[in-house]
Parts: sequence; structure tokens; C-alpha cells
Amino acid sequence: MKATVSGTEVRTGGITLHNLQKRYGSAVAVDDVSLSVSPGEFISLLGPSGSGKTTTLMMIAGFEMPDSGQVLLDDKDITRLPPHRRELGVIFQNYALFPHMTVAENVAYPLRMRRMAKAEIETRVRRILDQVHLGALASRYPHQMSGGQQQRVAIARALVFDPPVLLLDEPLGALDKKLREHLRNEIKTLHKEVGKTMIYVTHDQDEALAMSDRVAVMHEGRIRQVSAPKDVYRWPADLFVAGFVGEVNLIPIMLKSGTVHGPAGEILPAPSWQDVDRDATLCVRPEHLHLEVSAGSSDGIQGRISGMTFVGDATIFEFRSEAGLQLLSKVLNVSAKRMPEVGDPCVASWAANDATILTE
Ligand SMILES: Nc1ncnc2c1ncn2[C@@H]1O[C@H](COP(=O)(O)OP(=O)(O)OP(=O)(O)O)[C@@H](O)[C@H]1O
Repeated sequence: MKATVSGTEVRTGGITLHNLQKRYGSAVAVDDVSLSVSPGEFISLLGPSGSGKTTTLMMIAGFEMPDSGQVLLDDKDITRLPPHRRELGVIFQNYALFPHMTVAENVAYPLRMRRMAKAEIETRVRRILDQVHLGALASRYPHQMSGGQQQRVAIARALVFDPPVLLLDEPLGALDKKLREHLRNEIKTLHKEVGKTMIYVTHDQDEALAMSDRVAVMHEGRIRQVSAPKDVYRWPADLFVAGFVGEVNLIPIMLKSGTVHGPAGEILPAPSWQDVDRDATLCVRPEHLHLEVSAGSSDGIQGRISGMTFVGDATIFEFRSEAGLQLLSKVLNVSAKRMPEVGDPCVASWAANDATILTE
């Protein structure tokens, strides 16, 4: 999408990737990646180390050239443009601030490179530093600031020239857990305020689920699923996504004439199934798996509690079926509830609608 105001082109920040491919020698780093990011959307590229997230982001930024495929900004093909002509803001994990420049000078740098007038630079720098709550620290040097503050300077520097798109590569990776959580909320708020398209690389599923409009899950150079966070969690497209995003119980099943049978042939609660008979996997999240002590008759898997771990707000029960299948059940620690104990015989069950059948 592209709008025109008084004859000037205004980029609105849609990014489209068409069949991007990148090899290093014989290894394929990014394998046929296509993705459409709407103007103003916050999308995360989520995946384990080596899945191709950074390489994809660097091809959008222009620091890597694809072997084939295209990158479009709105409807303009930018695949072969050098980074500085793409006008995209980029933020790296290590901040990459200039150590000999003050905060204000760091933030002013992209504007000086664009030869903007001094008064305009000062106004813009002041405005953006206020926006990231660093107005009072403008004359400090990077080494006089905390990691979180330095990261905010990097964000201010990337935003100051008003790019339509911000590319963020593990920007919180070097920070401790508390600060990460704080800054991820700040980035989310900032996203709402500035309305920029943001493409955010992370291997941290909590971060991706908490911040994004949509999450693109990557594995071995490919995008396996692109969906809203709650849909990635609730409706994983395949076993990789089910296992990577959140904890999951994977139960080997047999689909037989409309019913679902567990490893010992027992009938299991599951969504209705129309397709041919076959082996498959049933996915049930630990918070959906209930353990009922001595409930002899209900549909489910017979077994015993084999362990339990207190994790603060919840208790994780380990269950072992008679056939040797290990499952996890997560129960919130509500004081009035009677909890089962290790060794108790019980039936593991779940609501049919809380289970997902994967045939891959
Ligand atoms: N410059 C390079 N030369 C050779 N191989 C590379 C290069 N850059 C990346 N790779 C390889 O390409 C694959 C994808 O790497 P990439 O950095 O994109 O993954 P990632 O998902 O961002 O991982 P991480 O979370 O560890 O940064 C990996 O197997 C990596 O070793």
C-alpha cells in the first residue's frame, strides 16, 4: 500500500516476502519463505537457534542478499536496494551505540547523515527521547547507562527518522528476565503509540506470544505456521509448532471409524474425525489434562501419579499410564482444592474440545 500526500510518496509500511531463499555453501538458511505483513502490524519471527530468523530479517534490512525471491516495501521491490536506501529502522541485540557519543548525539546520528537542519534535529531528538522516557539522560554516554536504558536509546535512534518499519533482532536478549518483561511491555506500548510496522526476531515464545499481533514460527529455514498468538497455541499446525510453543502432551493415537483410541486401545476424548483411519498424535496442553483419582468409568487413560513439582502458582503432576506413557498435568494452586498424591491411581482425561489431532 502507498499513499500520496501533495505529490510526496508516503510509505505505509507493508512488507511482503515472496519465496525468499538463502544458502550458505550447501546449507539452506532460509528456504522458500513467503510472508505478508500489514502496515502497522507487530509480527514475530519465532524459532529455535539456527532456524533462519536473523537471515530472514537481514534480507528485509538489506544486509544479506537472497539467492532468489523478493522483498517488497508496500508495492516497491527493494530486494536489491542497499540498507540505507530502504529507510527501515533496525535494532540489534547488542544495541550498537557509538560509545564516544552522548545519548542525544547517538540519536541525532541518522538525522545528521540525512543532512537535516540543526534546529529540526534538536526538536526531533528531544521528542523521541521524551517518548522513550530518556529526556533527562540526553547528555550521558552509553557506558553510564543500564542495559535497559541503552536499549531504549537504540530504539529511539531507530525511530528518529520516522521509518515506516522497525526491524528488531532479539533486542532484549542480553537483559535479565525482569527487565525483559518490563521492556517488552514498553515496546508494546510504543508500538501502539507510533503505529509502525514491527518485525521482531526472538527465540523466546513468551515474548512472541505476549507482544505480537501474529507469530511466524520458523524451523529449519521454513515458516511452519503464521497465526495470532492464541491460535498458534490452541491450533498448532504440526508437531514441531505444538512442541515449541508452550508445553504439550503428545499422545500416540489410532483413528478408527470416527473414534480415537489411545496407546492401550482405550477410547479417548477428542474432536470428531471425518478422515480415513490412521495413526496420529493427540495434543493436550498440561493445563487441560485432568487427573481424577479412582474415577473408574470415564473415558481416558488409566495410570498413576508418578511425581509432582511445586512451581509457585501451580503444581505440575507427572502421570504414568499402565502402558508406560508419561503425561503432565498443570493444576493451579487454589487453597481449597484437594490435591492428589504420588502413587494415587487415577484416570487422565480432558475435554474433547481442548485436544488437537495432528496427522503429520
Ligand atoms: N554468514 C553465514 N555463513 C554461513 N552460515 C550462516 C551464516 N549466517 C547464518 N548461517 C547459517 O544459517 C542458518 C540460519 O541462521 P540464522 O542466524 O538465520 O538463524 P536464527 O534462527 O536467527 O538463529 P539464532 O537464534 O541462533 O540467531 C544457521 O544454520 C546458520 O549457521
